[in-house]
Amino acid sequence: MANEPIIEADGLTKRFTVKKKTVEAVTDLTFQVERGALVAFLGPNGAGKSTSLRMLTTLIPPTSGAARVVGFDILRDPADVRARIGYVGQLTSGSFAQRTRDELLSQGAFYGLSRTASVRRADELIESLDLAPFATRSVQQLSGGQKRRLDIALGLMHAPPLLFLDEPSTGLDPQSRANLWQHILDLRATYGTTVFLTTHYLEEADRYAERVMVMDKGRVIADDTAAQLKANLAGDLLTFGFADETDAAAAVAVIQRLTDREVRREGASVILTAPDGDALLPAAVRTLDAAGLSVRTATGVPPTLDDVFLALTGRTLREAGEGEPAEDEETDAAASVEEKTTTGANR
Ligand SMILES: Nc1ncnc2c1ncn2[C@@H]1O[C@H](COP(=O)(O)OP(=O)(O)OP(=O)(O)O)[C@@H](O)[C@H]1O
Repeated sequence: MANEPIIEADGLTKRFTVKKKTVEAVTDLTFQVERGALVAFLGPNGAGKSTSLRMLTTLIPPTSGAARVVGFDILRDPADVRARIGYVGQLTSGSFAQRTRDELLSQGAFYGLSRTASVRRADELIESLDLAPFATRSVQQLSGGQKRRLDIALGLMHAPPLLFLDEPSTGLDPQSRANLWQHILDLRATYGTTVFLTTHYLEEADRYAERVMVMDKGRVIADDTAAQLKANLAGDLLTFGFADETDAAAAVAVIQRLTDREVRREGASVILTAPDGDALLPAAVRTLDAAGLSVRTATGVPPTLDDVFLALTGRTLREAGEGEPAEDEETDAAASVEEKTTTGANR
């Protein structure tokens, strides 16, 4: 059991019916997550990230497919799954009138913790998530970043081995985002919690996640470490500058002999992307020099995950998100009601 993946999804698919039209939000989602991992689900608006999370957390049933989460089947044993996971959705605790610490104690009671256990856990989380200065303040008075930290504390009151976070840092300023991430990393180091989160912030997925699953139009289109994704799918952008277009045209032929990537000229510059840019850049400069072509400038820019997304889909993440329709209405009323109830109680 200990070596069993903490998440095993097998062909999860979710379709919604909106105004008699079918929207396939998630198609054939199949993956596993090992215990202790930090996985980011990255994709533009409408890619299907939240829907995937909502299925894995038993908030909505899949149209087809299956999944085991913390050893339990999401359809057959939803209560067992819920008892062992923390879920922090996109809604924040912002409107609660209770004080921060009392909010945590209520959550403890909701999970069936004894008063003593609740107090101990609440104080522990207040400490780890840096909430002590606001513990007796009403939740409404907290800043966006403080509320988000409280949300995470609420999701961790019952010490779940697995925490799902849906866009934890959206809407926060860069400093609060960095601070929140530090807390997520610290929690993981302290409690060994497996963290599975969604984000559309490329830099966050790149910097903090050990594994990045890229989602687009309901499908996972890449799944690896950020470094591997960038090396395999994008590559460094190399640019060489010359005195004039004639030199640049001659340089294209020289550089092309060093790589099987496409080398192209733009004005007096030569441009290419290559996975081994660090080695290719000086080698190309030496070869060009030996060929009597004087290089005026040479730059290498490492790729971003946006370059990966572009290489995979032909669109940048920003463009992909902009194409999304506005809010759709769900016609699956039962699923909708179920989610509201659970999220309301679970916060
Ligand atoms: N309850 C629903 N009823 C109808 N359609 C829905 C519902 N929830 C999601 N969808 C549709 O399913 C698709 C995937 O949505 P989802 O919210 O999972 O994407 P996302 O990647 O989480 O986006 P975001 O980053 O904006 O949260 C979208 O086309 C969305 O409009």
